[in-house]
Amino acid sequence: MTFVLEARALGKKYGKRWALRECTIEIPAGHVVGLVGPNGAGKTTLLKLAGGQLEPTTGGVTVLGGRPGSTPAQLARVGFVAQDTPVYAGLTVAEHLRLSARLNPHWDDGMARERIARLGLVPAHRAGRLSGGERAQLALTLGLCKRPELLILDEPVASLDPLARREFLQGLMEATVEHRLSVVLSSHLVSDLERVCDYLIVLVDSRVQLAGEVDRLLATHHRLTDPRRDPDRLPADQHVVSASHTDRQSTYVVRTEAPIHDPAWTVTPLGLEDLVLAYMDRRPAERRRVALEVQR
Ligand SMILES: Nc1ncnc2c1ncn2[C@@H]1O[C@H](COP(=O)(O)OP(=O)(O)OP(=O)(O)O)[C@@H](O)[C@H]1O
Repeated sequence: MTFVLEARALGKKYGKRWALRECTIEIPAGHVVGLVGPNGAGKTTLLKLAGGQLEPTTGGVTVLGGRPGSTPAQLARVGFVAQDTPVYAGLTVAEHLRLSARLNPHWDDGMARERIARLGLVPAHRAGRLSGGERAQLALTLGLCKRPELLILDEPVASLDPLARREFLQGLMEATVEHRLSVVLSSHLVSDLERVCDYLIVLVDSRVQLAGEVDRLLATHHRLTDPRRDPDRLPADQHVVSASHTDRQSTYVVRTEAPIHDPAWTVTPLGLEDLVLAYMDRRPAERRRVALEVQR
């Protein structure tokens, strides 16, 4: 299988602090991958390691089979739009397009001009005078029209209005089909990710907590509700992701490959947002048990 991104025990330390630890993932080609996690979880760090802007402290990462940013050919295959929408304030929109055309061997000028016109960006305007959302649209246009095989986007839609967000994400999905583009994008907007992502990575506390195809993840996670039960009495093949308790009932999010037969449980499916929140809210099992004891 071809992996667009393969990380083995990848880690990055800033001073004494790990920003990313023991990250081992294999992302197959042809997906729109959502990268989610709390602030400071290590998302940008992972994306910058994949984009070749950072060197790993431990382990390694390959992108499209090569070392990130190692050769001009490798650079041409990967598009990267950073969180702060990097454009040159002194250059006009048209100059950005001309510069990108010179730098990128697969540059799609027709697509770029069409997008710029559709977005209502004036070619003669300097990027420094554009609004935050317009700058983001310009940066995203440069990333898309470079026609990369992998497009890495760090919080690409944060500053776009809802309509522009929907339009952009729709365009991304179409490009994955038409141009066999793979995308990895980080976002805090899980509802947006739910619409476009078919692969999910959840990073919490610098570690990958969950990675896989969305359909598979949703099929193997369930919410169980029942009069109070101790998590230790759940079947061994049901791995507890999160637990909450009231006086009357316990609710668990569990991961299991097997069907749940116990009729005592009320089993409900999870949406992507519930799944992400369950992992983001994960506490060590000991703390859960203590909480349960306290509530008894
Ligand atoms: N250049 C740096 N020097 C020192 N520490 C850094 C640096 N860049 C990031 N960090 C730290 O590494 C950790 C991970 O940061 P990172 O930017 O990867 O998180 P993130 O998940 O992208 O966060 P956010 O959602 O807030 O953008 C944080 O604790 C951050 O303070």
